[in-house]
Amino acid sequence: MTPGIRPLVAGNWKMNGLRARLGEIKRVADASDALAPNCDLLLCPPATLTYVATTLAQDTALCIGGQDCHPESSGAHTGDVSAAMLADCFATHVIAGHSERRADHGESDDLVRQKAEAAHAAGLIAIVCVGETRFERENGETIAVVGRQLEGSLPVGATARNTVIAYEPVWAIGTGLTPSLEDIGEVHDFLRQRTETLAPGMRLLYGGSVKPDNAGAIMGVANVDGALVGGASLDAGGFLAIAEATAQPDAP
Ligand SMILES: O=C[C@H](O)COP(=O)(O)O
Repeated sequence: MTPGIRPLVAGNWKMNGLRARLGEIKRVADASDALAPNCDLLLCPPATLTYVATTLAQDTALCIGGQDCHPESSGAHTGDVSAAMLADCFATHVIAGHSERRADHGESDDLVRQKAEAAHAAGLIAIVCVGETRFERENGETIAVVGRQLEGSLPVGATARNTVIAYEPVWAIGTGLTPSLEDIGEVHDFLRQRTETLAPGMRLLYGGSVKPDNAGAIMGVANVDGALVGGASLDAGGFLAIAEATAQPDAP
């Protein structure tokens, strides 16, 4: 954790979640006010559930976000969703440049930057993802890769209020594997140095196999200001347990 920075626990449901799962969002929403003094909570369901999710979260401390957005606000882009559309559904955040988007859709750093800037234009907070592959880590390229992604993906005009960085090692996503606490700390120290002059106090999340049983240790690493949670966020109990492990009694 970083003194003076309010933690954020974000859940990314990815391409999971039918209406039958909406009860999990309701459970998190109902519990969110009790956690609100100590951390921010965000769930990013699939786009099909965004509007009903914001309805369930209305008048609670739970925020709802999108998982991706197109760089343009509208137009002939079949199947895409714009940041303006997410904002119209009362979403407050959107993820940009998740490694699954980068891999499945060939998203470049420049496109990720454009998406994050589109998020800002729509009044959304952008969560910009960076992270190395297993091959890159084994070749000692982690810091170089993360630095390059950050430089290319960070939106112009990024501030601590409108942008969050999520460090997600690709090899740790959905595998049950995590870097050592020292390795997480090394990357987060680097991200802090790189962002501090540009956007002091920017929140730096760790993502990749965060579970209730490892969240406390990971959140104890310096410069880790919260988590981007995939699989464990599908279940309200698991997500709330991670939030409990992240919450800081003296959060600003
Ligand atoms: O966006 C979330 C991350 O990709 C982490 O996913 P995971 O917690 O299932 O490893």
